[in-house]
Amino acid sequence: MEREGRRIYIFDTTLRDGEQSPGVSLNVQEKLEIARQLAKLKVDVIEAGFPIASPGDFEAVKAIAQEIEGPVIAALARINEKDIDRAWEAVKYAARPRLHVFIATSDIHMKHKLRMTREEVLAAVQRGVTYAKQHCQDVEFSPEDASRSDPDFLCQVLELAIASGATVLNIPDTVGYATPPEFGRLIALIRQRVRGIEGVTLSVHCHNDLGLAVANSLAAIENGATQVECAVNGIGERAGNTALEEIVMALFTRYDYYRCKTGIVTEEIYRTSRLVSTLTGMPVQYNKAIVGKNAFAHESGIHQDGVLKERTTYEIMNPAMIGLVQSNIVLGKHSGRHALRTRLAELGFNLTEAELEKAFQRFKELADRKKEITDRDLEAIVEHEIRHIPEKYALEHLHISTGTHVIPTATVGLKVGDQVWEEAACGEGPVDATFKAIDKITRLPLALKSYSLNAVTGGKDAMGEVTVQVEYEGRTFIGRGISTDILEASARAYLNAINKLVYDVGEENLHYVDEVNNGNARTGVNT
Ligand SMILES: CC(=O)SCCNC(=O)CCNC(=O)[C@H](O)C(C)(C)COP(=O)(O)OP(=O)(O)OC[C@H]1O[C@@H](n2cnc3c(N)ncnc32)[C@H](O)[C@@H]1OP(=O)(O)O
Ligand SMILES: CC(C)C(=O)C(=O)O
Ligand SMILES: [Mg+2]
Repeated sequence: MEREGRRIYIFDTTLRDGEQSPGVSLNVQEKLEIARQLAKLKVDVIEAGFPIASPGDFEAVKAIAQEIEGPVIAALARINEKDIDRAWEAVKYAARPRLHVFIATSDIHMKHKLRMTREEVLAAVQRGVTYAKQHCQDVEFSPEDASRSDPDFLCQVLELAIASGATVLNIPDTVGYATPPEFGRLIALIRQRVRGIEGVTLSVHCHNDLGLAVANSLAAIENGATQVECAVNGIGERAGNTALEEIVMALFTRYDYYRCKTGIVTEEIYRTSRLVSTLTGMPVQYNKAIVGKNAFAHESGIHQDGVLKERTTYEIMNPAMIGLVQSNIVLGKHSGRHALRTRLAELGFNLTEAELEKAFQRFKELADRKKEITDRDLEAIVEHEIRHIPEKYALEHLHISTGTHVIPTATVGLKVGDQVWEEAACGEGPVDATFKAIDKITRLPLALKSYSLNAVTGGKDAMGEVTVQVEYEGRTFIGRGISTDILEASARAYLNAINKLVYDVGEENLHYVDEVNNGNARTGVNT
């Protein structure tokens, strides 16, 4: 049934504010892959990055602008000519480009951070928006820290931005300070007071420091905002941004109340969430609304009884609406390619023949060790084994000797081109020994910043998923590996991070350490 009602535009900032999450660093290929998925999800705007921030960000915005069709592609810039020029250089290739310029308007930011007076900020807004408009028809302006700004001054700034050519005014609750009634009132006030507001899109950008980002965005919608800025899984600076999946499903499920609709293909939500989690290395908390592992799980008897009798007793959303599909195909060691292809297609993965063959090999290896292969196992296989950057180092073999009264020792064989290189090392534990043996082969000066292990599914034969963060010359790289053997998963995760590093930095730019004393080039957490 086609819904009537006000259209709310979804501006996705996963690749810009989302990437500002501590520890997250995506390369150009990863950003492109997320952007392709965001286009399938049918977001209205993709904020692809902040081009002045780094050459990598510049290249990612440019690649997304060149390739992605459908959504508006936005690039962020501070309100100065250098930033705007750089942003335009990258985003100009898009069919529908947008320049997003910002400057803070709260007294605290102007005084301490910008060291500018109100008059200077007003002049910068006029100059910056006018300059951006000379490049691009579509200019979004954000008064950073709007919710802590003097409302009179804020309205003055917004009016000036419209007069200078802004097409979108975005009101950020930059530090997640506002409460829903207060933020709603601010949006109402802006709609009442700012001349020309009816001719532009009114947007909001909320942060989650008090866990109120979604509530504040909904309050803004109730008071007339028509664009919401959000990020998949709610990632972003500090406690993150408004979660895309939550705002979209709140509007969808409570259409009876909000009478608003989005253009989002909700069935793509779960896949998008998994992809962003995999590529950013940021796990989704189990009890996260909509996309958490427990979001549709019923544990207690009374609930289970209710759901069995009538699903809607305890489920306000149908899991199929976000793309969580049940199947009656049980996959195991006796399944063939047809069944695998069908199930993967049901899960939304349409693989090429070569990818399917690779997935099938990994699936069979796993089925030898595991009785039943679950959807999460399949997703993990596709996410880890199929979507990956070129592998300079591939795990050939791993032998570990460990126990309560022995020094853990690892022997690792890595395939490099058509040769196999082998090294052995001792360590504090078996994982440490494995990483040291790998370090001896790669001779890269790495620091291990974090290591985490999760079970992908339940049971004794669950697959372990290891995520590592390694630092190389000040840059962080995230690697993930899966296996029913957690030591193998650890080795795969470490190699995944190294392969990303080699791909991103470029082999010709790598610096090696001459002598790796039992792998001691690596520093960091003990594993
Ligand atoms: C609320 C937000 O999310 S804003 C977006 C935040 N994102 C980022 O910061 C992306 C990553 N950032 C970076 O890579 C770097 O900070 C860069 C490349 C953008 C700038 O680096 P640097 O030039 O070394 O400046 P640095 O980050 O140390 O300081 C920021 C400068 O920008 C100024 N500034 C901050 N916001 C603005 C603005 N909107 N317009 C103009 N100037 C601004 C600050 O006052 C400071 O100026 P100063 O050097 O004269 O004191
Ligand atoms: C750049 C702006 C919109 C921002 O991210 C914020 O204020 O939080
Ligand atoms: Mg922000």
